[in-house]
Amino acid sequence: MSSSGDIRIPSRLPLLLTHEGVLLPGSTMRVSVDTARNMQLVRSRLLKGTSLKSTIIGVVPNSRDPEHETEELPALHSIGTAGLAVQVVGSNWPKPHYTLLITGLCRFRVEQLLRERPFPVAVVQQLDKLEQYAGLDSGDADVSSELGELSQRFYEVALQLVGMLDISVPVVAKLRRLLDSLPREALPDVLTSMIHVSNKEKLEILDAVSLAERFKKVLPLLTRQMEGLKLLQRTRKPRLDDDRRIIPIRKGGGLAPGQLSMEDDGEEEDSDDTSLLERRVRGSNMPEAALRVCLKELKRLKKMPQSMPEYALTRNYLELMVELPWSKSTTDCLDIRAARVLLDSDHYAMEKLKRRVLEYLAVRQLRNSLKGPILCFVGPPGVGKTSVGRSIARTLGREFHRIALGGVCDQSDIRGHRRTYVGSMPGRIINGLKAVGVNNPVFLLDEVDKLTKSLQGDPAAALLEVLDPEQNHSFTDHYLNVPFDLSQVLFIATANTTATIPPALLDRMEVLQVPGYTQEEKVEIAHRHLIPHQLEQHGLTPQQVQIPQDTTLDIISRYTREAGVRTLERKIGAICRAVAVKVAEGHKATKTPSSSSSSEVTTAQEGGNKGEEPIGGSVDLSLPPEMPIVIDCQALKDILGPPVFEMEVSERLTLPGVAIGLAWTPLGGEIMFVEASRMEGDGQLTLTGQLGDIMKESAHLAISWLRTNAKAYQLTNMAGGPDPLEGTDVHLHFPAGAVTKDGPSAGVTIVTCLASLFSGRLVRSDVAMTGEITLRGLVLPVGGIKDKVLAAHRAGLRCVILPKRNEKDLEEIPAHVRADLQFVATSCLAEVLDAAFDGGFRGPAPSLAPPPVLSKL
Ligand SMILES: Nc1ncnc2c1ncn2[C@@H]1O[C@H](COP(=O)(O)OP(=O)(O)OP(=O)(O)O)[C@@H](O)[C@H]1O
Repeated sequence: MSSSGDIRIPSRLPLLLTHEGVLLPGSTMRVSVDTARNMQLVRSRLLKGTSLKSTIIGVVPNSRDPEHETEELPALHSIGTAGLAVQVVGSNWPKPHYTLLITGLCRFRVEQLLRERPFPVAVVQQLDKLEQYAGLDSGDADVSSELGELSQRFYEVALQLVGMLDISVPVVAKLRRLLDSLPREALPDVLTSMIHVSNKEKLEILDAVSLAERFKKVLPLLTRQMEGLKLLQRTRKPRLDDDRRIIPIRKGGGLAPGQLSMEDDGEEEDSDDTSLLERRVRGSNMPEAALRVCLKELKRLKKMPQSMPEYALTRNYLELMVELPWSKSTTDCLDIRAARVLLDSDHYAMEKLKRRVLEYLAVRQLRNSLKGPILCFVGPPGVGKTSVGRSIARTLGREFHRIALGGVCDQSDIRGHRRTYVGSMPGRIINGLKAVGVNNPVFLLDEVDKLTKSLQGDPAAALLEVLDPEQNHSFTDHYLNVPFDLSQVLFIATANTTATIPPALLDRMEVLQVPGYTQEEKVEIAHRHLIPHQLEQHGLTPQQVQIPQDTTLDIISRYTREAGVRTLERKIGAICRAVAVKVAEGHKATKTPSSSSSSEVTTAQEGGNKGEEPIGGSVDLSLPPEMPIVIDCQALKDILGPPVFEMEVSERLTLPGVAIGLAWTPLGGEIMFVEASRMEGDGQLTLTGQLGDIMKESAHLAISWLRTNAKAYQLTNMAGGPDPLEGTDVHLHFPAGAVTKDGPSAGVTIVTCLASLFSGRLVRSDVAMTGEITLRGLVLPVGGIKDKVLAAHRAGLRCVILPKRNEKDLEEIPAHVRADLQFVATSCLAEVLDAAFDGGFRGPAPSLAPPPVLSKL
């Protein structure tokens, strides 16, 4: 699209005769070359020539059909366009041919044909010379003013037309950019090559050597094109959702006011839509920086056709920006006394946690600020961590939003994707804010311990910024790309264990342990909260179903084994469903006329009273059930099936070489059996049950200590020798082999188990123990005492052996549990063994060989 003014073409040009299309100066055309003459020209001039000059050829329109090309050269058109062959592509299929890409430089007149074969060559006269058009400021004032006016009018119409063309077509976009800088005299040719005109019309433009004539000839073509476009827009108007290829005319930007009337109604609606968005952007109260970005995006949006994929992206972005609660917040209504009542009424037990939460809220109320550590509730599943978080939001009168972080391994889950990505979206924090619609909600970051690292970055690192009160006032989501103030958000985190929380994250949080519940607490929680909740969920009333405390205790001890109450709630749900069926059937039965006899109903109820078929059996369905339906042991079995967990503890301790340890897992405390056996061998120790290194070391320590003290305790090998390992292999197994176990706290249990094996004496079946050991036989403190003691209590054990230095932890244990259990605090292994065996361990064994294997029952 350059002016031809500075171009000098050679005076002799090889001629390419085109039979389709007319090349005009300033435009580029693809020409298919397959006639003999043209092929020759390409081969000998374009493919062999090396200079720039050799790539300039004369393109002359030829109306004769190439199929009928004859030896004789047709009469040549007198005007042609000198063109630069910028690309030559050859192909042999379907027949040998070339495709040329030629850019038109300037017009020429054929003066004299020099030769015809193998391709025509002619002496030419260059026509489009800048000097010639410099008539705009030439001496002839009339000509110059007429040309000036013409060119100005032409420019205005051109501007209007270009505004209507589809900007997504690259050449249109380029033209729009260059329109102002292009010399006016180049415009007629350039625009003619872009609009719909016939070859004949193009030929006329080519022949219009005088500039004024060219302006005059092209003007009606432009007007015709605009009319056509307008008509097209009008016919498309009813299909508003259509991809409109016509872009709206730019507002402002040099157009005369009258020209705005060219916008049709469809465009008005479109711009209405964007101006509505603009109004929303301006009214959304967003900070200065965000507003600036939005306005910039709006400006881009206005210039984009809707068919562009970026249009939808930009629109979505702006919609999100408008919807975000930049300055919308709820008013805190914190009354500590009311908060206490609410927390107590929502949750039974968990006193320590509730106390700390109240302290936290009280400080926030007094300081009127949220800066401070983030609370992190750590405990087994189903102990009410999430539900305490929800209660906190309620006490504050704030919106609540839970962000599940379990399994999140991509940084952009927290911080969003940059908008350059296909399918990019904001992170969970910004999404959460959009969902709650206020900027001061309570966000519960659930399961922070389950965050994992991956190739997509470390989500925990992204959370650091979110949780740091010093930084989170300008949290920048990649998608938004402008800071959002998170300082008003109250974050609470939950986790099952602190072990897998990244240290930097843990450092920003105050950990509050939420231990598991005792059986009695579970019974209370069930009756105060879970049963009423489940009844409501199933549309039942206490008048229809009653679950006595004994039944609840039965569910807890025989159908669940958990630290929390989630399975318990599920089991209660199962009971409610079964009852709901009965009640619904009863309703139907009472409505049928056949059951109208009251005496019959009474008889049926009496049958029910006997408890023969309380619920699951074959009750006569035509009769209404007795109300309330009481869930007794039999009904429980019918609904839930046979008990899942039986008291198997004493059954498993009928042989020497078995002891019960206490383990702590993220799911709460557990009792753990340790089994040992010995066989003839050469002193090997085999350990099975997926043990970690620390546990393996504990086993070696235990063996060494027993060998050292074998004499004192009269421990012998299989042959009765003084070294327990001489000629003997020992195998230690920790059942539940699929679960990895580690930690030092099984030390005392291993020693006790081996002492039982080597001495042939049975360990007390009602004793569980925990404690780390040293080579010298000392017992060191361990963690998780409360959960471990609760697990022992759950399992129905009577005595717990624990390290002396853990005695202080017993205070946390509810009084009734403490009352049920006997605690033996030990500081050395001798004390442990004394407590673990009936009658102590020092005294001689009642009978050593052969060991009478008696049940302790
Ligand atoms: N002390 C309690 N008082 C009343 N209801 C409770 C108590 N503890 C737990 N619940 C109930 O137990 C159910 C499970 O609690 P929740 O979902 O809060 O457990 P969680 O500790 O968050 O578990 P997870 O770690 O698996 O997320 C809820 O219905 C909750 O109301």
